[in-house]
Amino acid sequence: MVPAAGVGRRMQSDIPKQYLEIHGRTLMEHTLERLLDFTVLEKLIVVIGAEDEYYTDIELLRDSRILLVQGGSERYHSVLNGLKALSELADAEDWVMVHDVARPCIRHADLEWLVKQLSDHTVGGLLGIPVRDTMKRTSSVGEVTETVDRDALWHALTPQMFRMKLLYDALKKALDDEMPVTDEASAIEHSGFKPLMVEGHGDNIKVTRGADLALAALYIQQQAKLIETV
Ligand SMILES: Nc1ccn([C@@H]2O[C@H](COP(=O)(O)OP(=O)(O)OP(=O)(O)O)[C@@H](O)[C@H]2O)c(=O)n1
Ligand SMILES: C[C@](O)(CO)[C@H](O)COP(=O)(O)O
Repeated sequence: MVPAAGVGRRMQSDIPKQYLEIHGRTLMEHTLERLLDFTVLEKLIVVIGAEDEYYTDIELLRDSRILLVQGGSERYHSVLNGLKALSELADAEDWVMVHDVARPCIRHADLEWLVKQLSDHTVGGLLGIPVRDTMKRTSSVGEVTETVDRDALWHALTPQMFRMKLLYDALKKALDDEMPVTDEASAIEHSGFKPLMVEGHGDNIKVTRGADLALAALYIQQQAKLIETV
């Protein structure tokens, strides 16, 4: 499932960031191409914003494995809408992989590694990378109030992968409990389960602010060179 219903406020661009281009292709196309190439995925639910007037230009969205679903006001609303549609197609124990459209640099190897690490896991889990810097918390006026212990501290990335019913029930519970979760794993944790953290690569960035676009372009170019040398 690909949440792609955001408007990209932090990017401050004229169009939703998923339609900004890198090397002549939109972020959306880069991300979808990588997921469509991962043939383990049987179906792709792409969640599109209700006001989105750009998606009709994306030829790739006509792929027979893709089902378009309308998103909601927050990311977890969009994922819930996607799961509602998926619940009519998939079985309760089927795996669902949720990956941000804004993460176009996801490596095939990391997708394979996540599936390998989770296939026998009772809960599921997510890709992440360990924190490398010293982490600080600040007050509303920018003064440091705390140095956060970085031991066993991770950046949560996507994909995040859970069985369909477990994830659907967990997100519905988070909604019922008025707990606005920013990722799928938070909902799973709120339901009392322990997702497995699976180490991925740091180039799996989420394109969020202006500078991220150039960085993603660099990573995609570097990855292409790596593939050529293999
Ligand atoms: N209502 C929403 C909000 C976000 N997303 C998706 O969730 C992913 C991560 O969200 P984020 O990076 O925050 O994207 P935006 O919400 O577009 O960015 P911003 O918060 O800056 O507006 C993105 O692929 C985005 O398209 C979504 O499907 N539905
Ligand atoms: C799901 C996510 O990408 C994991 O880091 C992140 O929580 C998305 O947050 P956003 O504020 O919706 O970009």
